[in-house]
Amino acid sequence: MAGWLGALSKTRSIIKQAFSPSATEAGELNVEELEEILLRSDVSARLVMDIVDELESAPRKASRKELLRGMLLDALGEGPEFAWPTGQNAYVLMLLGVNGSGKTTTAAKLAKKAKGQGLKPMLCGSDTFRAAGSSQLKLWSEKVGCDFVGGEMGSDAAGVAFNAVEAALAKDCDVVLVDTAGRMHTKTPLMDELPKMCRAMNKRLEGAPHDVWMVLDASLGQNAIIQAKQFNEVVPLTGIVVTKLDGSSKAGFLFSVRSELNVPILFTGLGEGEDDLVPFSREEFVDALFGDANEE
Ligand SMILES: Nc1nc2c(ncn2[C@@H]2O[C@H](COP(=O)(O)OP(=O)(O)OP(=O)(O)O)[C@@H](O)[C@H]2O)c(=O)[nH]1
Repeated sequence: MAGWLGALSKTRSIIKQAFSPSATEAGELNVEELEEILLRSDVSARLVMDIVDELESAPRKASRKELLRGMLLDALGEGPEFAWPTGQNAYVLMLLGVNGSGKTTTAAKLAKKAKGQGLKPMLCGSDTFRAAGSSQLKLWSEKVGCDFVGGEMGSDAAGVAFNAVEAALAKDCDVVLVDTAGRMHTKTPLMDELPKMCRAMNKRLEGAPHDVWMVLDASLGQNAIIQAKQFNEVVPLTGIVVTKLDGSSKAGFLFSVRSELNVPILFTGLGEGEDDLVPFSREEFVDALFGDANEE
């Protein structure tokens, strides 16, 4: 399984330059150089400006590295930590996002986690646009060893979601993970399908879906936030999963997710393997990016 350090190696290789001997003055960060490096790793311009202002106005004795760490942790915001809700009929979690962001893989990884905690998960494949829309998820359900409900191509995705909730209640499933078809945030008819799906699930089980998480592809950097904003307007998001952190050189955009969306990052995908989904930890993230980078 890829760890934080390995997964962040691309962004880290950019940030490491901020700690190189040429970029440091008496072991401290050179603000001008840092500014450029943060922008290159896709930290938002607004946050970079705030960081630069704070570092430049800090008392001479203050450690710039410590100040930087504190500001980045603040930008990420605290918690909450995710725990599977129990004591309700079935906890329904819907995953959405643009094409290929990693929804299906994330749904499967989450099902495995739920099962590992002694819960009975169900995977619901509601991609009825493509011929084999939910076949990948069905394969995953066999691998994980959990129930599956899918829909035929051309059928109503809201109906599939309704059926999944109904089947989950009949089979006493604890968790229903609803994988949705990938859609571009700009395609209105497809986006309109999402609230319809929510209404259908809520009709069968009041309160469902209990959570709606957007799966963001880290390689898109700041563009992922633009997409998330549009999804958030159509269906209020309650959490973010960032996939493909391994391989992205733009992990700096994570620092503006909270301020731009006010939605917490809950999990991060650090690889393609079924266990490569880890709860997001702001300390681990910041330390993997900046910690000891000058000592390598
Ligand atoms: N490296 C890496 N690859 C990932 C990660 N998560 C998903 N992938 C890969 O990304 C590709 C797309 O993943 P899917 O889960 O099929 O994406 P999707 O959002 O369901 O795709 P559509 O249903 O077509 O919209 C697959 O090859 C996955 O193995 C991750 O965290 N890291």
